[in-house]
Amino acid sequence: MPLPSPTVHPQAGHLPRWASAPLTLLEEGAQLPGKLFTLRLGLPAVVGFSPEWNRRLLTDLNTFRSAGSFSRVVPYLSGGIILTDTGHKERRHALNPPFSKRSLETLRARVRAALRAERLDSSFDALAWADRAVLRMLNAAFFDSDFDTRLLHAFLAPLRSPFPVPALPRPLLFARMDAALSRLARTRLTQGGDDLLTHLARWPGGVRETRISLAAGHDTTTHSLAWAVWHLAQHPAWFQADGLKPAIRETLRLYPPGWMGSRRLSQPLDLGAEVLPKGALALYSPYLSARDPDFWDAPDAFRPERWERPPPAWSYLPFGGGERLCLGIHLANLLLEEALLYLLESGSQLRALHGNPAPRPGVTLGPSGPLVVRLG
Ligand code: HEM
Repeated sequence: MPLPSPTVHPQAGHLPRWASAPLTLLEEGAQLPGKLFTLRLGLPAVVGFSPEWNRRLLTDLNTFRSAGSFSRVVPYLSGGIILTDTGHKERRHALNPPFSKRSLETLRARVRAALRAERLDSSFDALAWADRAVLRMLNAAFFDSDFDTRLLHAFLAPLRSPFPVPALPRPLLFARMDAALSRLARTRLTQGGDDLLTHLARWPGGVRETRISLAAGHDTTTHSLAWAVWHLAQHPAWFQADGLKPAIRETLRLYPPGWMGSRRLSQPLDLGAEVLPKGALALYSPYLSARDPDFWDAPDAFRPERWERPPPAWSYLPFGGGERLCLGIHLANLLLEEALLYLLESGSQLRALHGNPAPRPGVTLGPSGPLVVRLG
């Protein structure tokens, strides 16, 4: 018996459904027997969401390769550490130190100051605010707020549009961005500094890694922040200093911005029911894994109290896992915490006014928006 597969168009395969409503397609697949199902996405593809599958895909880097994964079709994410297979460990070893929890503490004060540069209205759209706040905080952390905000915004804006916009080549915009990054990197190398660019500029390809990290970090953090504000506005009991960390974890469980990760098989993969050919796509889904009722009680409910206990192993993967665990995990958590602490300091009552929280999958999963809240 071959692996199960959701309803498919005989000629076009699953591509039309993948393009129009991928979450519905994944959810349909998750209802089929077993925790592995196949899709036809131009290439044969398998999606798994069991802890065993996640562990296998994220730890066997020889079989599950990143080169050729979906990231290659998005120029923003296509390159540098994200698509490196050979020598990945060594490259991460070089990039990791400035992103450690300890090293990032030195940046906390300037992230705080960057947040306070914009006055908060009593009612605001949490999605639009998160977008600006994360841009400012990233500018503070990477560039000590010296980077041209307008260029940063122009560079990142196409990423959150629906496909195919993020996949279109933008050689002029990328060249402008690289030129501005290189200029600032040279200044850091000659005059010193203590922002993230100062560390990254020391390595060959450091400017490109900086550009890729900004793209990997902006929408993911923006969407997490906007979802977190919206959920806190609906569950005000968690809107207090001790409630923020569990609320962030729970938000990332329900709406992991990296809703799906992809790899390519370097060799045929025997799954018992079926042998997948070399070159097939292998997908893992932080979204499905974190909503599997076999591992989570009331999986669709926002319940930060569940974080009093550790999550089931390999079922909670908003930052991926294994050797390719998100480079920016500690930075993202720092930005999310600081932004929510700032809101808490600005008002003790957060209420949802109106909005459209329906998830909108693109390169990252985000709320449709707007998400208008009142803080008083
Ligand atoms: C809440 C915010 C974030 C989320 C949910 C998130 C999620 C993820 C996920 C799921 C992966 C693994 C992808 C895979 O397995 O294919 C990843 C990798 C990565 N992330 Fe993040 N990310 C976030 C913020 C950031 C930030 C702020 C940065 C900035 C440094 C960043 C940089 C990266 C990089 C460079 C990788 C590739 C790592 C590698 O392949 O070795 N991310 N992220």
